[in-house]
Amino acid sequence: MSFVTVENIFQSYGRRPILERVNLTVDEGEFISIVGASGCGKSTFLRLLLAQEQPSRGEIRIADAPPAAEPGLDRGVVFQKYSVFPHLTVRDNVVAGESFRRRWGYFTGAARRDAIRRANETLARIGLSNVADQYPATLSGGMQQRLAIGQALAAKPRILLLDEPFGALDPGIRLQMHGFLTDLRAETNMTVFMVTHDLAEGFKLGDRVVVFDKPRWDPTDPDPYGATITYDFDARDGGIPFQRIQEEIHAVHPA
Ligand SMILES: Nc1ncnc2c1ncn2[C@@H]1O[C@H](COP(=O)(O)OP(=O)(O)OP(=O)(O)O)[C@@H](O)[C@H]1O
Repeated sequence: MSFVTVENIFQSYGRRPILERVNLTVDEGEFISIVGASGCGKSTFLRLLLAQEQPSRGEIRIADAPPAAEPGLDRGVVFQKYSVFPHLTVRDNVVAGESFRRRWGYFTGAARRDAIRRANETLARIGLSNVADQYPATLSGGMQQRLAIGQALAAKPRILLLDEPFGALDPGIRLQMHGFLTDLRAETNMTVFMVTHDLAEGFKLGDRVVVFDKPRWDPTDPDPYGATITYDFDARDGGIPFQRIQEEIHAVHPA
């Protein structure tokens, strides 16, 4: 049974359809890269996975249950703009990453000491132990983004959602981050969804690359149709063993 099931999702804002007939099944541990034209609904799709929004139609199931609407321990998220807290030290940012996802909000006493120990482990894993007591503003862009990922990982999520996480980094740092993410995946069985504008990055890191696009297009009004998954590439084995056009997407379905 698949770990994440997306079944016939439609999402509209007002009368404007953004996504339509989105279907996807993902096994636990798979890395899904998401590419597509600007504004076609990739971030919207991530917000649906986070349950920050409810779909207009259709259903998402994670481990055979609807995703919880409140921030949970099962999903971590990292955006392009560093989502770290500037007034907290690097270590406290990681502690906060775990504590803010819990209902009671923050740790005290022994729970805090345990959280600090776990934060130190996370910092070692992301290579930031030596700057644990510094504030984020003193770190480079790559280090800040590593911290943002460490913060998201602090709660040991089963799913990591990355929205153009490396978009603001220069090419050298980006390469380092690719190595970092690849190592992390080797250590955990996280399922990852990563939105990227860089196709090469998508194929390099992803097991699968899914493409969001509008299969139907009205030149007189570009907005009446939403985007869907038009391609689902298998990127494993260092190449593209197959590319499967999802024929059913192009078939006319009753509304
Ligand atoms: N809350 C909202 N209310 C109304 N429209 C929205 C809302 N959120 C997103 N949109 C619109 O939905 C469309 C899809 O936005 P989204 O950010 O998901 O696209 P995207 O593919 O991630 O774009 P980009 O690649 O540029 O980040 C955009 O036209 C955006 O303006």
